[in-house]
Amino acid sequence: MQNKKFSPERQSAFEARFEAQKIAYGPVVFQCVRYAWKRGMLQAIADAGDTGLSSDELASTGRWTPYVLKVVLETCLSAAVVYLDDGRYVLDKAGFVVLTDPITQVNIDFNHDVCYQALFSLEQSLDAEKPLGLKVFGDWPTVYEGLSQLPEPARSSWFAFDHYYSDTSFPDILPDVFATAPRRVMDIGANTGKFSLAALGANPGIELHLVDLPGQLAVAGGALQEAGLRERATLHPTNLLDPAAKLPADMDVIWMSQFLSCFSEAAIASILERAAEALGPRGQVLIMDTFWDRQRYDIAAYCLINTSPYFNNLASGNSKVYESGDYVRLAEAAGLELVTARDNIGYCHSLLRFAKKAPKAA
Ligand SMILES: C[S@@+](CC[C@H](N)C(=O)[O-])C[C@H]1O[C@@H](n2cnc3c(N)ncnc32)[C@H](O)[C@@H]1O
Repeated sequence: MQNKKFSPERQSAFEARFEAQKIAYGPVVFQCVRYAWKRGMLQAIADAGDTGLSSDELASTGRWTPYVLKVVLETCLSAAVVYLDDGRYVLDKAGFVVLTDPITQVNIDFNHDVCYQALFSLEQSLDAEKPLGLKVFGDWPTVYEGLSQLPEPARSSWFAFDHYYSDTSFPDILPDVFATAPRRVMDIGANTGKFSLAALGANPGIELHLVDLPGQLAVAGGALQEAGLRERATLHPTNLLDPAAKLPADMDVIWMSQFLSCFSEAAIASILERAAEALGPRGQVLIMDTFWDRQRYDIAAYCLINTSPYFNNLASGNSKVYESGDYVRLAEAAGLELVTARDNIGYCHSLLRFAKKAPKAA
């Protein structure tokens, strides 16, 4: 059993009350800081450096009324995004991060454009274990059927969030993927084909089998065509939630990146069983995912844990960001054993390598 605590040592009751108010006002602070970023207030204040700008100076630009400046910047002040120095607003450190850090911006856009409105239904989604928040975008059983049709800006923010996390890890893991000199590689949950493109480009000796829902594979097929790599790839449109849907056999490497977190434990168990069946004699299953229990820094664990409500409310209703032990347990039940685990890949990925369990000697 693991121990984990996010509160600081010897936190006083008074400090805890302040933390509780930050929770109570979290949505308000989020919206105001986002407004200050998107509408250029933070940039204007940053441009003024340590001298900062008074409310009157900001209003004199004609971009914001004195009233709007007061409402928005006082909230930013309370959130340590700006500070007041002799009546002049100066950018504080958290404001600098909001203004310059791509991952913070990707997270804000994802939470606003994809999650925010839908989160109003979280209570019902949790009770039903169904993605009831998805109705704000369309009538799909899970977000994955609707991905290619999501309205903007939700679609762009969803893909930016998904790609930002995995893109930074793909170059780093290719040596792991090729470590056993595979010939037949299967990318399950291939999405827009980013991993498949990277693998095919880096290794002329492999063939790729892409598995995903039809809508996603159409996009991936186009990307492969454009890159001149289509002949070395086979597309397998498959809904893996159908337990009868088989996977193509005789694979040397089965690659799943940020894929199993889309499913319930029962579905993961079934997918891993089919993956184990699809392995060739010396084949391995490589799972790259974001496990909140394997993070070096609490900041990453915090972001990952707080992505799970999206999985409930919008993605599938019964999936989440898992602990690594959950996958290991389900893989073992599917006849696989953990060979290696490597952490600190990209922002927050770990790579779990599994092989088929050796048959017990008679
Ligand atoms: C979070 S994305 C990960 C994409 C990519 N592997 C990466 O690392 O960026 C999950 C992918 O799983 C696919 N997927 C979700 N449910 C599926 C299902 N029932 N059958 C097949 N693919 C599914 C989605 O379409 C999507 O492409």
